Amino acid sequence: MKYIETEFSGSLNGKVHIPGAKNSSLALLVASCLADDIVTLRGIPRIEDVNIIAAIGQDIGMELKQAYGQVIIDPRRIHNAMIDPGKASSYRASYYFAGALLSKFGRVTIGFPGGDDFVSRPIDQHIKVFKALGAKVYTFNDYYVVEAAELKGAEIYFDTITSGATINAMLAAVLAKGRTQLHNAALDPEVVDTAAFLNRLGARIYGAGTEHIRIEGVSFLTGGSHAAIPDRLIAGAFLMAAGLRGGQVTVMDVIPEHLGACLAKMEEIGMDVEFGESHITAFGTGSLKATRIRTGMYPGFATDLQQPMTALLLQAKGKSIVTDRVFPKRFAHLPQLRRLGAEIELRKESAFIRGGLPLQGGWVHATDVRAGTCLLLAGLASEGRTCITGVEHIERGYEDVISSFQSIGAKLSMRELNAQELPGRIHMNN
Ligand SMILES: CC(=O)N[C@H]1[C@@H](OP(=O)(O)OP(=O)(O)OC[C@H]2O[C@@H](n3ccc(=O)[nH]c3=O)[C@H](O)[C@@H]2O)O[C@H](CO)[C@@H](O)[C@@H]1O
Ligand SMILES: C=C(OP(=O)(O)O)C(=O)O
Repeated sequence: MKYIETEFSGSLNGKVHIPGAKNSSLALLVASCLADDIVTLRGIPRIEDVNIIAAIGQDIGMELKQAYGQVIIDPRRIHNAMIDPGKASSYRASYYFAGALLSKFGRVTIGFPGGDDFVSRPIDQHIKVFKALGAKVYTFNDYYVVEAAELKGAEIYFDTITSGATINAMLAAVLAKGRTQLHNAALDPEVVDTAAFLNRLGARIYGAGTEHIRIEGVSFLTGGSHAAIPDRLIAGAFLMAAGLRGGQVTVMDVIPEHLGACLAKMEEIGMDVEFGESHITAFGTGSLKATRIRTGMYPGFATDLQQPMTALLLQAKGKSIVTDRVFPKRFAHLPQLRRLGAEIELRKESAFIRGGLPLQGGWVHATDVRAGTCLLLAGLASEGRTCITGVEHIERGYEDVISSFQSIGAKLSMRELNAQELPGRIHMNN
């Protein structure tokens, strides 16, 4: 079994290239199923979730070749829409296969989405979209079936703002007959990126990035090429690393506007930030102030950044409070941080942090990708060695996690452990 060992690293300094966004890439790769010809995508990260899509692709006849920093997708020989339930359940965004393959095959069989487990991650809004477009949805124990003789445009009002269902609605509606309008749509950059990609292939999607998206159905999509937007969540975590011990970190190849709420919070707690067209530099000033974080959908403070921010707030003297309004129970990292000596209490649905106390290395377990980021940052700021298991979760979101953190001076390495040597209780929640 793999684990990551970190050591106290002092101030972190350096430059790091940011890869394409996982959450965009997962949509773009599956959106490529809709094309009638070859698609070339650049910036797709080499991560586990992408490998699973490639494996599903192989099952259904969609060829994915990774070469020279690009992924070449040939969707011309896709022959079925029966997605292996085990593969579908091993990551979250598998629901995009349902949206994308429905208009091509009229029937999709697919396992329920997996991915990071925050207690409750319903897909009712995805199902609402399919039904609104004229599909029938049947659910079974470990899979569901979506079926439609024909998809027809519709007016869809989301009950809650969801980036996944907004993207899925675009995938399902792009080849549907007539006009579809999405209201209360998510504004996330990944929604805009997916719409931009589909439009390059000949789709007619208007208004992505606003609450109202209009999709005029077209009869086919051509091949084409596109570059995924940079990963704002990875960029945010690296910038926060500069704050741990007064360092200076530059993230390269990013879109600074995508990180507005994150940068504002970093400045609020006492860091300095400078940015140009495609890079951001964060400076730790050596003294951080406690604060209040409430996550929200874009352009709010991202739920996927509350965990690394929690690690940073452990260094800020005083009481900080973190509330996750997107996934109110997304706090599996707290008991693990306590193992390192952190004083954090979960009261109702907020984490109360007493920052500024020394942390001491230990064994911890990452239950999801961003919990992993949080534990990495906390480990780098802890005295002694910290050993982080659950590497498979971290690798769902990060390519080259070790070398990219090493490029800013972090002391960490990937290690192997015998299951028998595993120290007791690291999987327990408290
Ligand atoms: C692969 C991917 O892109 N994952 C991201 C995506 O997840 P995901 O697309 O699953 O998250 P959503 O944007 O859909 O979730 C936002 C909110 O809507 C709720 N909801 C969602 C769908 C639904 O059918 N019903 C419903 O109630 C969720 O419980 C949550 O409270 O956005 C999340 C929120 O920014 C991020 O944390 C994830 O990294
Ligand atoms: C929650 C996340 O991923 P997923 O939606 O793929 O589980 C994440 O990237 O933080």
